[in-house]
Amino acid sequence: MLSKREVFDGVPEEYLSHKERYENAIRNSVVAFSLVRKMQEEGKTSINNYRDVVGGLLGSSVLRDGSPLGLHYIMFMPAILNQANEEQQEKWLPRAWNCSIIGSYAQTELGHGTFIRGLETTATYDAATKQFVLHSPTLTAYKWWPGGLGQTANYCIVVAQLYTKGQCHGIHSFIIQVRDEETHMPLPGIKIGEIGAKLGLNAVNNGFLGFDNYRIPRTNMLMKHAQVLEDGTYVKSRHSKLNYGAMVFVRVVIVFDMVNYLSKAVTIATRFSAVRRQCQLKAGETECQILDYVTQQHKLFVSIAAAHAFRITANKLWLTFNEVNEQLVEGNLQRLPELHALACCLKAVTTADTAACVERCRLACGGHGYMMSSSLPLTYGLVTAACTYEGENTVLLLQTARFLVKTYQQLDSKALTPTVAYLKTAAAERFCVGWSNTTEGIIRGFQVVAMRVIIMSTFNEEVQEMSRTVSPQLKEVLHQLVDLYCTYWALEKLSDLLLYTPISQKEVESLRLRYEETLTNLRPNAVGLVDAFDLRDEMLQSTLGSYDGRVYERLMEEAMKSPLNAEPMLQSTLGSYDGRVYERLMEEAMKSPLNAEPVNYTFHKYLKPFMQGKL
Ligand SMILES: CCCCC/C=C\C/C=C\C/C=C\C/C=C\C/C=C\CC/C=C/C(=O)SCCNC(=O)CCNC(=O)[C@H](O)C(C)(C)COP(=O)(O)OP(=O)(O)OC[C@H]1O[C@@H](n2cnc3c(N)ncnc32)[C@H](O)[C@@H]1OP(=O)(O)O
Ligand SMILES: Cc1cc2nc3c(=O)[nH]c(=O)nc-3n(C[C@H](O)[C@H](O)[C@H](O)COP(=O)(O)OP(=O)(O)OC[C@H]3O[C@@H](n4cnc5c(N)ncnc54)[C@H](O)[C@@H]3O)c2cc1C
Repeated sequence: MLSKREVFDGVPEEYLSHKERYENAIRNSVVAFSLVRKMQEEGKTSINNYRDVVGGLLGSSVLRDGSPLGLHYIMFMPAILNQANEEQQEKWLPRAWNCSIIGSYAQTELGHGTFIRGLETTATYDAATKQFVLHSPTLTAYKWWPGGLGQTANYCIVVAQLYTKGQCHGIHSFIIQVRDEETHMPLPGIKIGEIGAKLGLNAVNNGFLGFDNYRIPRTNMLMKHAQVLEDGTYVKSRHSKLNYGAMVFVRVVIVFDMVNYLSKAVTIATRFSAVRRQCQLKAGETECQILDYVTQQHKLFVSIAAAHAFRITANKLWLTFNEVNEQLVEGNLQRLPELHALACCLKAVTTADTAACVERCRLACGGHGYMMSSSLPLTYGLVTAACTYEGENTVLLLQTARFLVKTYQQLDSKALTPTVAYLKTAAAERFCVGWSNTTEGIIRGFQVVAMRVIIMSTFNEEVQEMSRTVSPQLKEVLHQLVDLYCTYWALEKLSDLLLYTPISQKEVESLRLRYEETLTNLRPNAVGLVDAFDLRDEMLQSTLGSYDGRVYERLMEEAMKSPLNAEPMLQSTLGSYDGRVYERLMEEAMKSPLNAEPVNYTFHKYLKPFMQGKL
């Protein structure tokens, strides 16, 4: 087993090139996951210990910036378990378990991540040949982000709009081979590569994938829930959202992942705070441990408590997940909405809180927390990604809100599921039954807050009709900015205002409404206001922020500059917006510092022996 930071020729990862990072990640991953495979061969695996072992490995110092094989375990295999019928599981799972095939999960596209009903990749059934034809009609239809897809996976689960007999039936999942199992070359009709350097997780080999009328057998549609018969007849699923199951599983697992990262970060910061001596509590005394400062305790101790709270929560969520999935197998879908809302809420809350806590841990270590060797910057990069992937946090919290408002609206007509039963009590008793400074009193207080916020949201949704116009005068807009700034910070610092000013509850409620109104008023001028900063593209240096708004073309252009994309040469239209795509690809390839080897040498040296069970 590699030592915790033994890497490429003994050089710390931070000093490796982009390509060397990838090669190092492949080498460490095949060694690490050979152990997981051995566990499986010796019958020592269950989904629980897989979760802990794989999760432990992915967050470990061996695979400290992720792994090109992570998605294989985290989403490729769970998706087969969750969405393939028995025959398909018999065909694909044994090869996935022993890693003779390596998979990824391709749902997000350049143009769509959140709104999955808007995905553009199509899978059109051809009854004459009993095949699906996969196609990427536009550049924005290209799959973008799937982990391991850049140069590693040879199969993936692809989520596409299913068409049969001229009718669209929405998004469904397909298992698709994207590379030759012997040569690892992309198959004809497949356009594939990696998306380039990221804030973190730079060992994950996130890729892009485009289809050019690529044909797969009908039986490659995952058919546990919905099916397409040989003649093209569509048989729909019992519940339209059963296809979303893979996302629910990962959201549940992410909560465990946050426990790992938060525990690491607060361990580093607390131990350092016991070692670090800085300044004197009393003149003439020896310098004290910074852990003795109340301000330092304020920064760190809540993270220790949070790590334990998240672990307890994660275990409870895992039990709920397994309970509900057993009920789903028996056809009982009653608790699926609650599980979806719980997974959305806890994934969003634990990732956001962990990212904030890890940043506080870094800040608590002063300058040394800014060193890569502290592991705090790297940990921050890992956890902040979790606020985006597997469902962007805002969007998931909106899903939770949707469930809570619906629950409130059905309070008297429907039995409440366990996690929201408190709403009945909060609704039945007088809200303000007094405050007690005990743990139970605080929990009760937050239950009352939750109840009131739900009522306010329901009220806003039902009655709020806001018609607004915005005067084009600059003065007017600047006033709005001042108004926004004031109401934002008043709401942010509400506890102080409630403590030190006579602000009333009614005034707080109207402050909230005014804040939302100001947001809406500013929306039409938002882009104009940032244009007014007059920052040239050369200064921004950002694919997302360029003045002309050609985000996706620039993202793809930058991705093509990655040295890993030079092999193999991409034969691809890649959304030829100016028609010079092939000349451009050849120009870039000639600039690449890499040899145009047909396949990265790591495939033959590490990946292929691993997949053949020879490692
Ligand atoms: C088998 C071996 C396993 C071994 C290993 C096991 C584990 C590994 C161990 C550890 C792993 C370690 C670490 C793991 C940590 C991190 C993971 C690492 C990498 C992550 C890689 C990232 C992958 C991705 O990001 S994949 C792409 C993710 N994308 C998304 O999440 C998209 C987000 N958007 C959506 O989900 C949807 O668009 C939406 C926002 C929910 C809206 O959907 P829509 O259809 O438009 O629905 P609505 O109209 O809003 O609502 C309609 C109706 O549907 C209900 N609904 C919606 N979604 C669901 C759902 N998922 N389930 C159930 N029900 C759902 C919704 O409530 C509403 O219901 P209503 O009408 O009754 O109100
Ligand atoms: C490190 C990493 C790994 C990933 N790995 C994978 C992978 O393996 N496979 C895969 O398929 N995908 C993967 N993804 C993609 C990820 O799932 C998406 O980035 C995520 O779902 C967010 O979608 P988006 O990027 O389109 O952001 P957007 O949805 O465009 O979000 C941009 C902004 O719009 C806001 N917004 C969007 N919709 C709404 C709404 N309805 N209401 C209010 N605000 C809204 C969001 O809150 C956000 O502020 C990965 C992403 C990252 C960062």
